[in-house]
Amino acid sequence: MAGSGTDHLRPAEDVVLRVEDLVVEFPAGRGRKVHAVSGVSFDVARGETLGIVGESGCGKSTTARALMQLPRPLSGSVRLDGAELTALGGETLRRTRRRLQMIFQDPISSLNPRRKVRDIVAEGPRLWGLPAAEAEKKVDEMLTAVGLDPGVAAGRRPHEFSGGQCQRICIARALVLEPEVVICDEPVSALDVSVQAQILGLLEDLKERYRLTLVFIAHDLAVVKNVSDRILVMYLGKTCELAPSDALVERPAHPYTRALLASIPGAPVAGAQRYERLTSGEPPSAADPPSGCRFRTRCPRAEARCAAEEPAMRRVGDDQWVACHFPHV
Ligand SMILES: Nc1ncnc2c1ncn2[C@@H]1O[C@H](COP(=O)(O)OP(=O)(O)OP(=O)(O)O)[C@@H](O)[C@H]1O
Repeated sequence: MAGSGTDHLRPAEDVVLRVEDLVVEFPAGRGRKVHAVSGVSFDVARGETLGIVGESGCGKSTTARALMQLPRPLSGSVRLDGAELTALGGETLRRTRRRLQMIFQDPISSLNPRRKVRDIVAEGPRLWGLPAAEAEKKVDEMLTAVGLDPGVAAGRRPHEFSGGQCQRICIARALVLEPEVVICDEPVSALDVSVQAQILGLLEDLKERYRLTLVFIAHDLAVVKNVSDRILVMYLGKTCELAPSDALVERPAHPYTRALLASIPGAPVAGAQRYERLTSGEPPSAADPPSGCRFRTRCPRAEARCAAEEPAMRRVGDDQWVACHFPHV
């Protein structure tokens, strides 16, 4: 299958999160379905930041939610430290899922406007049975860690904060539960550019301090390349390319990766202006994806084989994998 196969997964020892052949579909009426995620596999090593990038609608958020089992994937495997999340239910799933936390795109709407910051951040620890005094202490510690003064911030409500400050509160709410893996779904896309850099810097600091593993999802490759150790490029529910960030940026092998690099404004990647851009504006519908390689209808290199046969992931460099019949190698 295009963009699938699992040869590119690494030995289990260092891997904290391992996702195999993940499939998520949604009903689309009249018996049709949206093929949102169609056989995606990746792993994330402890302490690593894996970036997931692709245009809007390529299945990034659905992948993120499927990791949390919200909703459960149609098929595939999601293992956290070896525990198969797709097989867990009830209390065991709840307990295991605590070790995976998410941060979302729109911090303001993801905070309850009626509650004070103290209660928002303390909610998780309280649900987990932490005595009130200890929960308070943890809240103060986390608010300080995200750069807010607990004495000032804890008693206020979300509307009294800027977007960047609200994202700091969301980060505190996620980290107070001491997760191993934090899934950041477009965490800075809704913020002003100057604030974006501050939040990215904060995530980097917190990652070191709390030894976190991050999955960092964004449509903007310029942002993803700066924070990720490796990057997974998605297109219409499939993986196109998976590589260390430097290799992906310096030697992109998939025509789609090259098109994404070419579209970064301000040309921050040397040579990327020369890469061919996409041949048409909109991706096809995920309810009716093209046969063979899903990217072929917009690909400058497509040939007859691309319609007939799905490309499997294959190695094109040290730890660089691509799902393309005609990669740039
Ligand atoms: N609940 C749903 N019901 C039906 N279709 C859905 C649902 N959620 C997502 N989809 C569809 O699944 C596909 C993948 O969407 P998803 O939101 O995961 O993409 P994305 O890459 O995260 O895009 P964005 O950045 O715009 O959120 C899209 O075609 C989307 O329309």
